[in-house]
Amino acid sequence: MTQIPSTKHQALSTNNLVAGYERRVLLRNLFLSVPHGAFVAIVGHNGAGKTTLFRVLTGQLPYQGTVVVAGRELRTVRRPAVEGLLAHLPQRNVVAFPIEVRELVVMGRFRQHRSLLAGYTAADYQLADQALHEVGAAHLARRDFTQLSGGEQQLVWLAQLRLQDAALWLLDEPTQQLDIYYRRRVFGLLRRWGQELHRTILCITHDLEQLPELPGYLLNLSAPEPALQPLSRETVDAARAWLEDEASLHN
Ligand SMILES: Nc1ncnc2c1ncn2[C@@H]1O[C@H](COP(=O)(O)OP(=O)(O)OP(=O)(O)O)[C@@H](O)[C@H]1O
Repeated sequence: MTQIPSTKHQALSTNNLVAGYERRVLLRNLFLSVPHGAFVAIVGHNGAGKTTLFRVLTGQLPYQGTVVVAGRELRTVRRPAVEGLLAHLPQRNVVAFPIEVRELVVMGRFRQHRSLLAGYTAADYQLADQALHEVGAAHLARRDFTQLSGGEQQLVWLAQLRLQDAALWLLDEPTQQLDIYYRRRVFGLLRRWGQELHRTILCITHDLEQLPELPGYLLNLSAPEPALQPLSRETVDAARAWLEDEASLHN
């Protein structure tokens, strides 16, 4: 019988995780042990399987091996986000109807209101305004979300995430469309929110230049045997050198 290591003190652990698509395995025997409150930057080439890992964690893709989130094997959880195990900010998130920014942000409180038909309170809206202020998007509060630029929309989604109470946050390239000022600001916020709100944060990113200053871990999914490494100038530079080398593309 396979021994599964104790996962009590981990926000997330994977044991021999294998996942992918028909005829294409992308995650091979992945062993991860992410402590509570850690920040993990996930890097790798296009198509390396970063989003695929998030599909596994959000219950959208079957897998082999073990995945434990907050002490629960994910296979036994039907909808991890709805049950509050995690919050997920996907790479693309389309809203098909006009909606005021503030109304979209306040929905981050949905889990606290699932049983209440009464809707959100003044205190909820106050939190929404505060979150918009924190991401530097207070001026967008009354705008129609669907008319915002890609970068503005990304800031609004971050404000919504700020209100979610899940202990594990998954962010898929949250700064992809942001300018250089907001990129820096958002990584600073993730650091602060992680510490102040005790969140464990997994963040897929191609913004390697933002990472050396952050405390946490680096996971390079393009490496031959991906594993958590402490974030530092050295580890980020090594990952960059690896990713810039054409030979690593065919790894
Ligand atoms: N439903 C699917 N069926 C078959 N292949 C798929 C499916 N979804 C994704 N893939 C392929 O799996 C590979 C990994 O995709 P994934 O989205 O995980 O990459 P990624 O590391 O997040 O890349 P990027 O940095 O470009 O976002 C890609 O080559 C993609 O074409």
